[in-house]
Amino acid sequence: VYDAVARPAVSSTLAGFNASIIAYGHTGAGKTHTMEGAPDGAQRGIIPRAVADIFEHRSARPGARRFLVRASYLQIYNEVLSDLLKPGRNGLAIREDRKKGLRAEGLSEWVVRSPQISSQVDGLLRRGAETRATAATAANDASSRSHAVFCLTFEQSEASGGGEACPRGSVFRSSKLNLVDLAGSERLRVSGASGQRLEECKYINGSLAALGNVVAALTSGTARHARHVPYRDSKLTRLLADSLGGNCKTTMIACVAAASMAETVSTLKFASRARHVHNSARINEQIDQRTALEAER
Ligand SMILES: Nc1ncnc2c1ncn2[C@@H]1O[C@H](COP(=O)(O)OP(=O)(O)OP(=O)(O)O)[C@@H](O)[C@H]1O
Repeated sequence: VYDAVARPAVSSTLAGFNASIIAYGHTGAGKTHTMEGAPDGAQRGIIPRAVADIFEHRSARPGARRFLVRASYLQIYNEVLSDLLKPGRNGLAIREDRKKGLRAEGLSEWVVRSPQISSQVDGLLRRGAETRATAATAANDASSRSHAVFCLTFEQSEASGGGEACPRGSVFRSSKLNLVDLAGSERLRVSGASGQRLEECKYINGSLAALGNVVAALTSGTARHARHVPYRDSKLTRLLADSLGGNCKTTMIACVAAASMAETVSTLKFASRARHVHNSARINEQIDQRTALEAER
């Protein structure tokens, strides 16, 4: 799975595109297993593999002048955004930044450096997992009750070759890679959830329905300028608006478990619809700009 879908997304991010990988599927189908997996060995998930790939790429390109990677990790639980790496930092607002796109205001960002990268990211994932809302449900002993977004942002600069289109100087690229582990949909009639689990379930199903409506609007056949896309109907779709129909190369991984026929059919229907969403990704690049990165020198 990593080689087929995640490696190309990582390469795109390093070339200056924004990319997202979103794990979708019903509860217990294997989304967290796909994104995080076990810390070591063959069962490692997409996040640790992506991080290892990024720093391998970096060491293979010694010409690059600057290469800065920051990690952040948030969850959306019952429509409240929280920083998974700063427990207690809850209720973050989503803001649109002209340069950085959509982001959660006040979310902590952690610089990750090559030599200790694997242990650093494992540490961040562990810390996030301890804070993330999980609970035992009928379908999964450790069910994620929130949507989680692990985000790596990149700032790179290197010397440009010169010429009319690209004058001699520095080329600065900024990009981000969103690694999204959605909470799983659950049929209330089947799961028999009650109390807090029922409340969570309503929020999860509500935000996944909003995601479905956004995908439906984007694939409705109506001309792009004439259609209304209901991004604002949930925090999830608002935060991921760039990934859904915007400046981003997005991959959705549909997770299914053979034991649940109706859920599998519903996930595959959603996935085949989502395949028709068209994004318009571009390299985020500036030439000879002074940046925070340069100021750090
Ligand atoms: N491909 C797989 N190989 C081995 N074990 C798996 C695989 N996929 C899932 N599992 C196991 O199945 C269980 C449920 O998987 P996981 O927690 O990843 O589901 P999920 O889709 O994230 O569920 P939820 O939406 O409830 O959080 C876990 O114990 C996980 O380790």
